[in-house]
Amino acid sequence: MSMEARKVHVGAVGLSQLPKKMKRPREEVGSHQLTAFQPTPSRRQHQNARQQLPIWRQKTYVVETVRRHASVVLVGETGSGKSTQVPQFLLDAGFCAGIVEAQGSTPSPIRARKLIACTQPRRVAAITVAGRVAEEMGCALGQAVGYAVRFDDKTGPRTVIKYMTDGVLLREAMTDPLLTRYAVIILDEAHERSLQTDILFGLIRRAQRERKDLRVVVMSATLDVEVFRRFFETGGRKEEKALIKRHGENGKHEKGMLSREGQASTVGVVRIEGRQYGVEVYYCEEAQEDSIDAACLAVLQIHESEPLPGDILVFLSGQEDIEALAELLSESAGTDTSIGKTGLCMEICPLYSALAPEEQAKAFHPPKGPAKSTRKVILATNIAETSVTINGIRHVVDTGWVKVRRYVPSTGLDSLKVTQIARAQAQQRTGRAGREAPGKCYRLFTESAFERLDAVPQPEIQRVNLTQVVLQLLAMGLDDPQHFDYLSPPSATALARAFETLLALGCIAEGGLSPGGNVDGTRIVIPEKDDRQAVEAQADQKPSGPAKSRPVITPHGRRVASLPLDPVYAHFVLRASELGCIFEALTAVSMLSAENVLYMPSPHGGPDAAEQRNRATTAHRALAAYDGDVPTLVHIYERWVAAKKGNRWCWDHFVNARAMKKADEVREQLLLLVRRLGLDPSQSCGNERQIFLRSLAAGLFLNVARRQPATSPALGKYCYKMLANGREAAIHPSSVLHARNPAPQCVVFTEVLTTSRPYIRGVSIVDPADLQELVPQFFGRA
Ligand SMILES: Nc1ncnc2c1ncn2[C@@H]1O[C@H](COP(=O)(O)OP(=O)(O)OP(=O)(O)O)[C@@H](O)[C@H]1O
Repeated sequence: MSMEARKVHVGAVGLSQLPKKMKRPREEVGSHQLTAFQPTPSRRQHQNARQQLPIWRQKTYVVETVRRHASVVLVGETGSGKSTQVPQFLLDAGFCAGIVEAQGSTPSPIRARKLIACTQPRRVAAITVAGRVAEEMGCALGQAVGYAVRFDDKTGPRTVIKYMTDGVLLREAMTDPLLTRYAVIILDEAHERSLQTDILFGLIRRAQRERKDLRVVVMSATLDVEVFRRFFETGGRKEEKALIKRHGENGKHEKGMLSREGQASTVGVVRIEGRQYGVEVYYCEEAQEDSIDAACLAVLQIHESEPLPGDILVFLSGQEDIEALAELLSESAGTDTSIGKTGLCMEICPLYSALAPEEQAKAFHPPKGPAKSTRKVILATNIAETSVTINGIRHVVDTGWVKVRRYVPSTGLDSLKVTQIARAQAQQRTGRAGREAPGKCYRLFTESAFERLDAVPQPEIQRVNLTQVVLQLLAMGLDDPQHFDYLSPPSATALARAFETLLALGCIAEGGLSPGGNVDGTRIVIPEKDDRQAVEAQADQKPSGPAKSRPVITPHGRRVASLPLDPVYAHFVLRASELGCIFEALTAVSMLSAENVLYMPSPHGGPDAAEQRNRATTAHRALAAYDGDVPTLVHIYERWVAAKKGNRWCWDHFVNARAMKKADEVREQLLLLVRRLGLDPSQSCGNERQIFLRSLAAGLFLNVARRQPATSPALGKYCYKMLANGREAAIHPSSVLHARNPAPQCVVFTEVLTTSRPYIRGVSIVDPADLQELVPQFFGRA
């Protein structure tokens, strides 16, 4: 639908139209009111606020349950205080040996022996909750309370409460499988069933077999207690059997968690009753055809009829929808003019993961305009769905959609698909209102549609690419990832694909098979579609997966696993090191990790928007490298460094300065890591760009595509056949190689995007002769 068609004229909309169409089935009323955007409260004020939280009344019970049980499942309403309070309760109760200096200013020899970890599936949550708890404890971030997310570690020697993404804890487990640094591990938002959290469940259960002191707390507002209770209880029984076997019936081992009498008590369950503030939930009476139109209407009506404080948080599926709604709202309401009865201004803040951290932070800050007359409208993806508290939010608008990554084993490709949320996610979204005062949630779907939603989201482990996780498990010494302690086992096909990829990259070796797995000795064998389906059906029937003998991690695999990158990119960096251009390869992967490097002004950015966009296009063209998108990224970085990393240069060239800074930080971290591998990160190919292209061929050979006449007119004259799966795609219009004449014969790509048709992005030219020479097991002459 065009933007014009979507335009909503305020005057044409009955102010009460949407609320009338919505019914309110439930109302829960709370009693406390805090003012939004008050200055940073004192510790005493924080202490008072903490005491109002429902979890406060059960502090002793929470602590005792954790003391008495190795594993605890804790369920409590959103906003009841789980994420912020449980780590503090456990710290106060002495779970970390040592004393904490709350102010964190005096240099002292005090050192806590062990830490309390609290994992979050998303970095935004880890960072913001850590900030809140540091405030509550009266210390600076990085002192007693810190956080660690990929490429950003704000912890110090005195940190005792560490908020972290589950991915970071999983990476730590690679070098310390017993997680010896931690006294307690809290797995928050367990209902999300992120890939990393699922693997952590199994690892922690294994670690508990060796470490009787290790406590795990699994938390959420919305989870199936029985599933987790059973999982951790079974772990206890298995563990007991193993210990009895090891020490004999009369062998000594501690009572309690391990004793046979203690079987039933290995898992404690805590239910936190009550919520702090009520949230009224409204549903639409009819299904909405266009969720963006509906969201626009809802926001405008709330804006016109509700007083401040009362910011709005809208949940959408992704960046495109956020941008579309932002434009629609500015067209419909104007963001800087007073409208409606309330006479308030509207300030729109997008919030999605590809946005630079500083941009994301704006959503959490007071509005730029006067607080008394400005309403913030935050347009967010599910990154704001769990654990996050945004000051001032009283209204949540939920479109009911989310974008999920799904790995399609038959194509070997990841695809992002917009799907309906689960009921648990809807509840989490609702919970973002009602954190400082009573709130309202407008669900842009019917109540019966809500009832038909899945109860919980499908575990990520059953829908994503497992290559990295399988390699991590192998690196930890778990030589049989097919029989790991999975809470929900992944499909045999997905595991088989992960092994194939690792074999192809030389990260694992398997008895009797050369690296390449699916190889006939000379080139990739691409099974015909029907054969592929047959192979997959067969693989899915075999619980043990396809491997005939156990795979063994190779020294190369260990090095790949030690870098916090997708194995394909880690492999690329290491191959580049062999070929003499690791310097450029590190730049390339860092730039790839920072999204939206090139800045394109919005078409709705004022009277000179068209001219600005033309200037940006010209500036971007001048930055393009002849050989493709990855060399272009390297070129941009080098120009930026030559310009002393100046913002002025970014401004002049329509480059996103924040994205550059982020890439630079990532690069710094990677430099340290490759040095630890004994590599020299300064080894550069200089002006010999052919060497860099050779490293791209050697590193990304699984992503090779060859030009051929298109079989479908929709793809144009030529298309590119992806060698890994035999599918056809076109070069994405954003690529510097799009419409290149003559079109390159052979390319590697970094991403496949399926919109109206399949596109390859991040495309670079490679020489088929290089592929034959550098990856002979796949591309050698027949
Ligand atoms: N950054 C913040 N600013 C203001 N208040 C906050 C902040 N973080 C937390 N709070 C307050 O603390 C309360 C408890 O937050 P907490 O994140 O611990 O709850 P929770 O039970 O973990 O919720 P959820 O299940 O939604 O993650 C919130 O309802 C809010 O009142």
